[in-house]
Amino acid sequence: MANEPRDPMPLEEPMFILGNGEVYRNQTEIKMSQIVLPCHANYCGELSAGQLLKWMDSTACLSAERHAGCSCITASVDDIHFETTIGVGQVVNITAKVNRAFTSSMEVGILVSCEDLFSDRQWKVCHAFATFVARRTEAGKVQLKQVIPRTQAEQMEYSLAAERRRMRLIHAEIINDLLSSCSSQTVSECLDYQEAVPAERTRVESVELVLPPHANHQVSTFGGQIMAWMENVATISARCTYKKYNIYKMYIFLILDLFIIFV
Ligand SMILES: CC(=O)SCCNC(=O)CCNC(=O)[C@H](O)C(C)(C)COP(=O)(O)OP(=O)(O)OC[C@H]1O[C@@H](n2cnc3c(N)ncnc32)[C@H](O)[C@@H]1OP(=O)(O)O
Repeated sequence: MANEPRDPMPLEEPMFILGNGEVYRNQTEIKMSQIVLPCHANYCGELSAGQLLKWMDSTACLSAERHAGCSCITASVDDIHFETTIGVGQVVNITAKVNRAFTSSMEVGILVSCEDLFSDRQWKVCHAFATFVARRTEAGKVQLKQVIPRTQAEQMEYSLAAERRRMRLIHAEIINDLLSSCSSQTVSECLDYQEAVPAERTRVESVELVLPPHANHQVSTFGGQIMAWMENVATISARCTYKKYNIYKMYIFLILDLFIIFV
């Protein structure tokens, strides 16, 4: 089953004791725990990815701001692979810390685990990397203070962060190159698939009005909210490829209905 723990973790994290005997705690580390309520779940009764992305973004933003000492914004989030689902009543634990600061940007590592309070088990859900940028001031671009890695794990993340940054900055160029060089699949190739669904039928559009509940402490739409909207639309689009199309039309209708109530 998808929500069975495949990667059990100890509940207590080891304390870091440095070579000189000093007990060390990373100052940029932020931990957030949430119990999953029905209002956080999707139609399957599992935590919706959009809600989880919102929590991850908020936790990572606090970590970035603690390091930067000023207001920060989400620039990007790398690929995320969700390894297990999270059910209603389970606890989501999110830990974020700054792996490395560059000039005005920094990489924040985010670890999500799930905890079953009644069985004392905890397992990994995903590990993600987000880039946050310190907002420009009137004086111009902010120069962040550097991160000093103290433990072996931090040193490893510090080194990898530079490589990941290089990869994410060339990612957009690679995608553009691919788009300009690839030839489109011919219609006859697509017709080989049985029960193919016209691409147009999977097209879903959503119009969202930005309201105060969608804003963060900087009074701007926070990245997690945008990711949640994207995930919602993508879920509906993906489900449109299913045969039971009528059920999903009802789902879309419900969402439009909600939108009208918000307005
Ligand atoms: C759309 C939304 O409302 S989402 C909600 C929250 N997020 C936002 O509002 C972010 C909107 N985006 C922006 O404001 C801008 O695109 C920014 C600030 C992210 C980047 O602006 P730019 O004009 O490219 O600024 P600039 O070239 O100075 O880059 C700033 C830093 O961001 C980094 N950066 C820019 N784009 C990316 C990216 N896609 N991924 C990772 N890092 C990035 C740059 O490498 C640079 O890092 P450095 O200062 O450490 O060298």
